[in-house]
Amino acid sequence: MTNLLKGVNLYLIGMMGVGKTTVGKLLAEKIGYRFIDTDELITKVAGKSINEIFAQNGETEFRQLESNVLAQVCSYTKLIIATGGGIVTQQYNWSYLHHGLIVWLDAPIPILLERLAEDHTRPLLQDSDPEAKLRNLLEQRQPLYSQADLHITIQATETPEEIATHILKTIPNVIKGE
Ligand SMILES: Nc1ncnc2c1ncn2[C@@H]1O[C@H](COP(=O)(O)OP(=O)(O)OP(=O)(O)O)[C@@H](O)[C@H]1O
Ligand SMILES: O=C(O)C1=C[C@@H](O)[C@@H](O)[C@H](O)C1
Ligand SMILES: [Mg+2]
Repeated sequence: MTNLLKGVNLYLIGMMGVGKTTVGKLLAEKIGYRFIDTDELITKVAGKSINEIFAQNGETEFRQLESNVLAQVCSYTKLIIATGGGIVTQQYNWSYLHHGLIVWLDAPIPILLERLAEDHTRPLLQDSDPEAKLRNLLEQRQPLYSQADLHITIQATETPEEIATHILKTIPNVIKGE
C-alpha cells in the first residue's frame, strides 16, 4: 500500500462523529504514515478549545484557522489527515485537499447522533434540535463531500478496524494515474 500511495497524503472528510479521527489513527498505524488532526492542530495554534474559538472569535475565524492549518500540512507527505466536518465548505480548501487522496466517510444521521449524544465539544451541535441541525448540515455538505476520490459508506456495526481495512482495500481502485 505504501508503495502504491508513493507518499501521497490521505485526507479523511465527512460529517462530525463519522469517525475521521478514530479511523485515521488506525490507518496511519497500518501503513506507517503520521497522523494529523486539523481540529487538534487548530486548538494548539489558537491555545483554546474549538468551543472557545467559536464562542469568542466566531465561526469565520475558526474557518480561517482551519484553512491556515490545512495549507501548512499539505506541504508534507506520508500523512493521514483527519479534517474537521466543515472543511469542505470553503472552496479554496479544495485546492489543498486535492494535493492528496480524499476519502469521504459517510454514515447515516442516526449513527452520528448516537455517537455524539453525550458530546459537548462540537459547537455546531449545541442546538435545541441536534438531529435537525445535522440533517441540515448534511444537506448542504453532501454535494461537497461527494467530490471526494473515494466514498466509503459506513454500516452501523462496522468497527473502526473494519473501516480502516475497507479503505485500504478500496484505495487501489482509485489511485490517481494508476
Ligand atoms: N466505527 C465506529 N464504531 C463505534 N464508534 C465509533 C466508530 N468510529 C468512531 N466512533 C466513536 O464516535 C465518536 C466520534 O468519532 P470521531 O471523533 O472519530 O469522529 P470525527 O469524524 O473525527 O468527528 P469531528 O468531525 O467532529 O472531528 C467517538 O466517540 C468515537 O469513539
Ligand atoms: O462539522 C463542522 O463544521 C465541525 C466539525 C468538527 O470537526 C470541528 O471542526 C468543528 O466543531 C466544526
Ligand atoms: Mg475528528
